Amino acid sequence: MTAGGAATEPLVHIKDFRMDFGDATVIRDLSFDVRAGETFGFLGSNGSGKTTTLRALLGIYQPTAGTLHIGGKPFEPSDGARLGYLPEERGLYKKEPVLDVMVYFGRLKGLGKAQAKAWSLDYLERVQLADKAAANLDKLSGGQQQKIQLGVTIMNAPELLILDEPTKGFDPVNRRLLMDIIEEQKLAGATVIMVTHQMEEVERLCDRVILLKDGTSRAYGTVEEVQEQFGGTVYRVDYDGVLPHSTLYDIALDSGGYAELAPRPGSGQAAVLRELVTAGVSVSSFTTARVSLDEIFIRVYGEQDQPVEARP
Ligand SMILES: Nc1ncnc2c1ncn2[C@@H]1O[C@H](COP(=O)(O)OP(=O)(O)OP(=O)(O)O)[C@@H](O)[C@H]1O
Repeated sequence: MTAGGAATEPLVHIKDFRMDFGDATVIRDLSFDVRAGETFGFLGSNGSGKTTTLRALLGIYQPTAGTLHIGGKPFEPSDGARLGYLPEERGLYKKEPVLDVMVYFGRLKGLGKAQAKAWSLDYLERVQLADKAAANLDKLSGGQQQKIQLGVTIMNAPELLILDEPTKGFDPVNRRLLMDIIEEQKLAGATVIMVTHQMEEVERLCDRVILLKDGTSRAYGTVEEVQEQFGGTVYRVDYDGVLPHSTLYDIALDSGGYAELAPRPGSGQAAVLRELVTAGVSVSSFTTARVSLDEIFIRVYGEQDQPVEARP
């Protein structure tokens, strides 16, 4: 597996992918590319089809229809040496000592024994598990086991990393540590596909994203393009009183005292502020910000099947 071909050829190419399980169609008309060297956020609510897509890309599922290519062709087991996959379901040999398990996987991935051991010891130090090297895996906490599994996934410096919720269940400190480790892979040139529900991780790491809903794409592009697609800006307002409904904006968020207003096309800051003041709202702060990915996520998944792009 190599990026190969013209510089513009995507490393991962998915076109018109459809997946049926029995009578149920869980993915339909799904098309997107992942470019070599980018970090790609694969986003979507629970059950929207992310894991299914990754499994079909890796040949674990047979797609009902469509093209799923890595490096210009369907995935083959021999590509595995340059690929790191952290599956959603974690699982290592739990009755074996941590270091032995890591070295075993390192050797499977083509590292020499001494190289795998040295890498593993460094990694254990890095993730604050040096004292667990001789412990059986099942004596580690869930989060600690996940750190080991991430280590096993990246130890051969894969060209393509596919991470299904790599920070699931981590506390904020450890989540940041894992993000640092993933970012290092990115900086070293890896292409990363990352499923996550953490929007701050997306804003920090991802060059481009796709948002899936019910097995189809609802937004696709750079983070900025997706923000533009959802109105681009919001007005953040600290206020006292009752927010009027208006033709100038939609109330994207209102927690009583703080609100985010999504301006409709042509509604400038001054006009919106005037509308509030005229309605008797006491405004203590009014700022403009880009619409957050969190807010976009809530709009896409919170409103059942409403065409969010088409505000009246
Ligand atoms: N092997 C299977 N047989 C039947 N249905 C399946 C199978 N695998 C997944 N599905 C269904 O496909 C849909 C998509 O599931 P998938 O696991 O891909 O979602 P996801 O986006 O990864 O969700 P989550 O964020 O909860 O992990 C769900 O409705 C699920 O029940």
